Amino acid sequence: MTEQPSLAADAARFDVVILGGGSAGCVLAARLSEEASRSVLLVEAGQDLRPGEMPADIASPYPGRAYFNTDWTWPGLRVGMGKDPSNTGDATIRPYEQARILGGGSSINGIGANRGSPHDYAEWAAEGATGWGWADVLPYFRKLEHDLELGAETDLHGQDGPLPIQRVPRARHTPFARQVEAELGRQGHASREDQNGRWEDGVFPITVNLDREGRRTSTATVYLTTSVRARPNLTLWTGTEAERVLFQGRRAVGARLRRDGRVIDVAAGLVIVSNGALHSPALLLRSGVGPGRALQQLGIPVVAAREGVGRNLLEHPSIGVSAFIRPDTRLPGGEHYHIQSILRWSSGLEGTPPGDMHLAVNTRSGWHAVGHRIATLFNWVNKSYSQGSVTLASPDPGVRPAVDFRMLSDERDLVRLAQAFRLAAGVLRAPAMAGVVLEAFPSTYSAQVKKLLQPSWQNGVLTALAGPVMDRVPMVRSRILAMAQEGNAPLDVLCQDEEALRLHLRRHVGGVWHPCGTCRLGAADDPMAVCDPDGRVIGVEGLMVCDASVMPTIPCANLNVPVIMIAEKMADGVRAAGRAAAGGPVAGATAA
Ligand SMILES: Cc1cc2nc3c(=O)[nH]c(=O)nc-3n(C[C@H](O)[C@H](O)[C@H](O)COP(=O)(O)OP(=O)(O)OC[C@H]3O[C@@H](n4cnc5c(N)ncnc54)[C@H](O)[C@@H]3O)c2cc1C
Repeated sequence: MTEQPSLAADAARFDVVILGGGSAGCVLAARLSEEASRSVLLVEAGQDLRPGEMPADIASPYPGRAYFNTDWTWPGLRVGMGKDPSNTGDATIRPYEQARILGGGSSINGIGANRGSPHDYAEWAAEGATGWGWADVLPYFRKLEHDLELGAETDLHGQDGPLPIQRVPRARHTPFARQVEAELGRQGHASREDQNGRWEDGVFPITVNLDREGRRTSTATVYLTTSVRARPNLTLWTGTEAERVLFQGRRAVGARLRRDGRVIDVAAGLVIVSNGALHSPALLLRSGVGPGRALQQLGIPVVAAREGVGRNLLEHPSIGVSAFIRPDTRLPGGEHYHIQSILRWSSGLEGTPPGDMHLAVNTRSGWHAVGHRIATLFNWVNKSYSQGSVTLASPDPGVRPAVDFRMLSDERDLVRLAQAFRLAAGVLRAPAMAGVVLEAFPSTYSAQVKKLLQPSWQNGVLTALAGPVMDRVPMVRSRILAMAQEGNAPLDVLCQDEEALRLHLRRHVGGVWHPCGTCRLGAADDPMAVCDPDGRVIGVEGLMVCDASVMPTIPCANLNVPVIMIAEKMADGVRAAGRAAAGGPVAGATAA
């Protein structure tokens, strides 16, 4: 086994080095550099994203081009999803998008902005994340946002934070979205107004982080504003990859980076790992923090044996049911946000919390001319229990981690996803929907579909030719849909045959790009916890993790806003600890 590498003697020194400039990393950099006496380095592998200079596909309120643009995601990342056919065989391997650009997920994601339920955070506290109950996190949800509609209206909303939040008003909903809401109403689901209000079931206009001009907001632009970037104590290195954390004994003393093809070391008083839920555990493992035996097998010197690193990988298992819809019910051409409402509902399965299920009403299903003609009811299990893992395939930082979600390995997830599928299919096949739906079908992000969703002129031309023909000739339409959804059983069969549906779900289950849980918070004496409730890695000093990987359980939410909340709260913790070390007042929470 090789020795732990040591820090280069000429390494530049910073008080805090943040590895990963994603949703969390940018927030940390902005908040921690507010105190001029603290020098901060933010390291990001991807390219910069400057305020006022967003590429059109990122700024657009329609996010479907941003998340499939390979310039802004990690190349070569493939993951195991479900298992086919019995949950014991090999995993279905699929490409999986994770951001590689300043702002991380917030720069390319689907722009949905919600928080999860009070139950989620009570669960975190019960799992040993003391100080993360609903009353503890709500001030930070308020601090991070500027709710453009309800800022001062209730004590649930904020009006002074960097992230603008608004709802897609019903007045702008398409005929398809309106008909879906009407049908859900007939089936007993109430219409509600505020997805981030009191936790209750119903159909809500979706809440999004778009600014007043209808542009995406990323933590790279609303936290790292031009004036924040001008701070002399903040250094920003994009195009720079973190290879490992460097230790002296059990104290983290810096990081080894690859920048412009060269390896350089930086020294740090505190290292914060914010590489996201797949790359943060990989970085800890490469650095010698993780399951001892696995590290030894890879020849990595063990700094601290933490069994939980890379375990407890969580995601929201998803499945779509789509419809080729009539021309006059589609989203108008141009740049518009496409998910107009969401249904929150409760499965009622024993032991599951209220509002454990989510259905997004997507009024288009791709950036191109065929996607524009297809609407999707996109279902996911919002409180899921299946656990997967992230392990290292190699100690080489250039090799992607091995990721196996083991989706639906917990029977409760399978049962509820089947319930969700039937609900969505029931809506699209309801008699009242005949005026909007031309053809309903089970949909998946198959390899074929993902290939077509990559922004390119070839895909643009191909779909521009196919779309109008699909409108006019039903037989051609059905053939093209069947080809793209290769291997799916027809909707009729899936609705009638429980076994066929289960097989379909195991084969085609997807996620929502919400990986989390792989460096989870917990009590210091919990052998599977990776970080203590302050985010400090247990068993070493001078090292924190701050991103989606610290979540003990998955919240009933899209994860961007919860991640920003985590970063706001941990930044406050670091600042309070700094004041305490300097002999100042400890009580330092700045969230109002
Ligand atoms: C396609 C997509 C759609 C999504 N849709 C939504 C949505 O609609 N609403 C929502 O709330 N959430 C959504 N999410 C999820 C949400 O965006 C993420 O949960 C959130 O951004 C995670 O934040 P993070 O800080 O944990 O990680 P990230 O934001 O992924 O940040 C990690 C950063 O670290 C960098 N990095 C990784 N390894 C290294 C390294 N070795 N060296 C240097 N830098 C490194 C990465 O390049 C990245 O920028 C979506 C995510 C994706 C990918």
